[in-house]
Amino acid sequence: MKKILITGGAGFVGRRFVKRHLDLGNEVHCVDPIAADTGGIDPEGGWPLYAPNDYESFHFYKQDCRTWFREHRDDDFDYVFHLAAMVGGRAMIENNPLAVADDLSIDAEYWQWAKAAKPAKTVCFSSSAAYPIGRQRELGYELLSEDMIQFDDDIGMPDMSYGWAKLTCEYLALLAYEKHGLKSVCYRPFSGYGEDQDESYPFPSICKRAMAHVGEPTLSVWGTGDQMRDFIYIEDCVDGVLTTMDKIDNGDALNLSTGIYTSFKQFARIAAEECGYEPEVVGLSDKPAGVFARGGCTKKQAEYGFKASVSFREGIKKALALFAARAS
Ligand SMILES: Cc1cn([C@H]2C[C@H](O)[C@@H](COP(=O)(O)OP(=O)(O)O[C@H]3O[C@H](C)C(=O)[C@H](O)[C@H]3O)O2)c(=O)[nH]c1=O
Repeated sequence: MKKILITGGAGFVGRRFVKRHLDLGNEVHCVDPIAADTGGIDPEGGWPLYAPNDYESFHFYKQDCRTWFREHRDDDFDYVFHLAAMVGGRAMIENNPLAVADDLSIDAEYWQWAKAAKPAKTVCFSSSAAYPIGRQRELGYELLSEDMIQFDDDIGMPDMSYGWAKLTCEYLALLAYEKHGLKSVCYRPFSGYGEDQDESYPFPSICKRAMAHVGEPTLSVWGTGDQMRDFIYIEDCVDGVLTTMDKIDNGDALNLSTGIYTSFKQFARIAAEECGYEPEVVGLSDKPAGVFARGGCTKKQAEYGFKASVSFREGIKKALALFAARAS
């Protein structure tokens, strides 16, 4: 049995890791304040896909991880999955950048705690938002590869305060290894999605919109709808981490991506097709759209033995089926 700490464990990504570890028979310590707009859900009432309190080895601390770090000094964690972050989709990144900047403080306190508590391994969730936005523009975008961020060279402008914070966390991971021998690996997920994701994210909101407007002539998405993302199913992200996390110790980063660009217009069309109609997809230009094209190179993931397996259409079908079952 391994002893696991998951900060931000009640969020969309955290809930999936909690389940995997509980099913593996591990002891899971989950810390989450259930802050507004982060998608965190109190385990007390059960989580959308399971009830963590059904497992004896689940321990929940409803508090900010910074408070938890000050109160706990357990020095026997086998793994820490450091997921705690203030983030809730594009609207929050663009409209509340100073709240998002709290992530700088969360990560600084994490590494100070780690220096004292010495967990055997840290798995850090960075983000593809750490990549330079200059490589994601309409004129001249490219698949983003891990070596585009080199801390001994120019690194370019990341995506707002969220990208800055994630980039800084990666840098701290490198320093923690160099100066204190703390082992870690950083992941840069692209657009992770799943059926239990908070509706501030495009995946559930576009799927539900497609279901709600069956038969209508138009369906709307934010921005022009031509902007593109690399959608990766959340269970693929979890598999990608669990397959590769023991192969990197020095704080180096790995993408979690499929290498496939899908525009929001294409996404909405697939969702509508799966609901049995073919609307014209229109953009709502007053809504935030973010970068034009964010897709991740998969070469390094393949070298480390991982390839995402769920196609975006399959992921959409899974979500539509669950939403329909819940509605009936
Ligand atoms: C909620 C919603 C969004 N959208 C479109 C508008 C934007 O072009 C896009 C925003 O997606 P998201 O909120 O996932 O933001 P990104 O800029 O792609 O950044 C995301 O991916 C990085 C890697 C992170 O790490 C962030 O956590 C995550 O927010 O979805 C719609 O078209 N309709 C909708 O209802």
